[in-house]
Amino acid sequence: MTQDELKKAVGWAALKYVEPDSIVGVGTGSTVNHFIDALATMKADIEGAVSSSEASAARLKAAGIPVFDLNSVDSLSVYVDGADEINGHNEMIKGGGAALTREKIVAAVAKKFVCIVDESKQVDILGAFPLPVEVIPMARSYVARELVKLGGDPVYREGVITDNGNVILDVYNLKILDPKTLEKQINNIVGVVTVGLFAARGADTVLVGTQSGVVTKN
Ligand SMILES: O=C[C@H](O)[C@H](O)[C@H](O)COP(=O)(O)O
Repeated sequence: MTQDELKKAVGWAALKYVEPDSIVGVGTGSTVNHFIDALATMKADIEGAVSSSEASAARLKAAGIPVFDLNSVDSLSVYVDGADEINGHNEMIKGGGAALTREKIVAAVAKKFVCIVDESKQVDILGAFPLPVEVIPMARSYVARELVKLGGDPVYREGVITDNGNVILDVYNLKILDPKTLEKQINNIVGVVTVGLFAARGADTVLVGTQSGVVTKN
């Protein structure tokens, strides 16, 4: 199977976590796009969705699924999203598509976070994928200097403005042995909006697309 076929398999497998009559938290990316396609087949059975990006909101609406503002929703039973890397503790690097802040917010509201990945995303130690950090534009150089002090090599993602009007620094050459501590350290830098380390709130369930089928990890 190709990588995209593995993504499709987990996107469709995630449907079983969708509760009838609920509002579903929906992430961002090429894997989630398959989930949205799958969700469209049961749109009559759900109330709608809350989206973590303008891109996913547009795809949901095009599929005929109502999209709600998170502020109008008290709780979400499930949030389904992909990841750029995931370790054996269900901690993740996310934000390759620059949607990390809204993703972290929607994930925080949801009772259950179901992460859907193809097997290439699994790692022992996070950090080979450059860690995205969303930053207030005027703080970019300052935050970059602070990230160097933490041992990383930040690179400005040129030409990218997030849905929140901010910029992204991608931090290279980190070997993240203690994700929870690094998440706190980076979040504490003034000017950082969100770091794409999802460790304090990791995934509750991971669906991994492998050549021998979808593997579920809790
Ligand atoms: O900002 C983007 C998100 O964190 C995505 O979930 C992540 O980049 C994975 O995307 P994909 O499913 O396209 O590999």
